[in-house]
Amino acid sequence: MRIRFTKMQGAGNDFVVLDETAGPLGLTPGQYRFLADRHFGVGADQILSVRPSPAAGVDFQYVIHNADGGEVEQCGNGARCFMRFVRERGLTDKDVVRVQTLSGVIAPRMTADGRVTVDMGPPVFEPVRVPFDTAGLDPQPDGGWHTWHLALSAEADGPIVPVAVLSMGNPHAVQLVDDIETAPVAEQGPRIEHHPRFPQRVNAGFLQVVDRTHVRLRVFERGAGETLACGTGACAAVVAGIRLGRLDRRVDVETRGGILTIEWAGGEADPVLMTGPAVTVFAGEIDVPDEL
Ligand SMILES: N[C@@H](CCC[C@H](N)C(=O)O)C(=O)O
Repeated sequence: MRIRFTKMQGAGNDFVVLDETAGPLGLTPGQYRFLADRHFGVGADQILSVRPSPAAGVDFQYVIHNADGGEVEQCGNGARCFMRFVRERGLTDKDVVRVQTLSGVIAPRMTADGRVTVDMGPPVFEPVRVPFDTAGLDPQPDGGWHTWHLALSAEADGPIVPVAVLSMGNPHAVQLVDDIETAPVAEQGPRIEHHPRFPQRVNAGFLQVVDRTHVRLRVFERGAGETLACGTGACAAVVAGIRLGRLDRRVDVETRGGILTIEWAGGEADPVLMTGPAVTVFAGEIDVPDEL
């Protein structure tokens, strides 16, 4: 099957974007993995599908697959690229669109300076909704909120990391580190991602607080490995930092691929706002093997 695609990136988190407004292409997990493959396919951290509105009051449906082929609930950097894609292709002329995702409706908006701001909705803190299994664990009070002490191995003297756990529609475990450059992202990331207390796996964030309005962040993403930036990871890290008393309500997040600005007023029903770049890199066609 030959398909048309657009390659996009938001702060270096890169995407293959598919226009499925005329109908779903019906790709298999193996075909998503092929598109994401950097040697045999196009190469991407996620594959984003733009589908028609599934309901009154929303403009589009936004379907997200990780590089490992699994469908996921949310993708923040992708949401900004989604907005630029539907505008550049003339699928809408609205400045704000309402987009249905697996975890609810989000609202990306074009800004005057060419970046995109996304209302990502409110964070979710109840462990059961992350989902995060807390059986037998006690929350450890920290700065007005709490962390959870996660054992990374079954051995009694194995590493234990304190993580803040929340959902931005997708699951995140965020730990504070002294220096992002030496943070054990490659070593701990996969162990946190697959930790048995996260039945749907988890995105592992490593957060260095520079000052109350500036942080540095690396994220080992579920289903994709470490990426140059993770939008929902930035939202989760700032929300965690605010609740732990370390951050103000508007924070610049420095990632390896660029700067994202995250705002959260601090109430449980307050939405998280994420602002950052969204760039079209190139467009093309590719033959996708049928048998994958
Ligand atoms: N890169 C994304 C997040 C993509 C999904 C994530 N890997 C998951 O499995 O939840 C972002 O910018 O938010």
